[in-house]
Amino acid sequence: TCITGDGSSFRGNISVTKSGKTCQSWISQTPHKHGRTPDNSPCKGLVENYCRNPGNDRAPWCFTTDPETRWEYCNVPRC
Ligand SMILES: O=S(=O)(Nc1cnn(C2CCNCC2)c1)c1cc(Cl)ccc1F
Repeated sequence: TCITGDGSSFRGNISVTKSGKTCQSWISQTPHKHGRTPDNSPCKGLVENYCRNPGNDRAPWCFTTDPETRWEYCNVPRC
């Protein structure tokens, strides 16, 4: 699917960042420890390792599985 605005409502299955890195699962704390979990962010679609915008950022993003890159935006198509 595609996004409008900041993509807060995006619930698609894209799990790769704009630079081609694989997203880290939202329930995982490795390689990146973080506080943005499904438990503390209900109703934000933090499922698997899909790109999401749970915090009113400018676009969907994810933590990446690259230890050197904490998070990155994702290329979600605009409607
Ligand atoms: O562990 S985190 O949840 N990591 C995090 C959360 N959002 N982000 C960025 C996502 C993309 N936009 C900027 C914030 C990083 C986190 C939360 C807070 Cl309040 C402060 C530092 C921090 F580490």
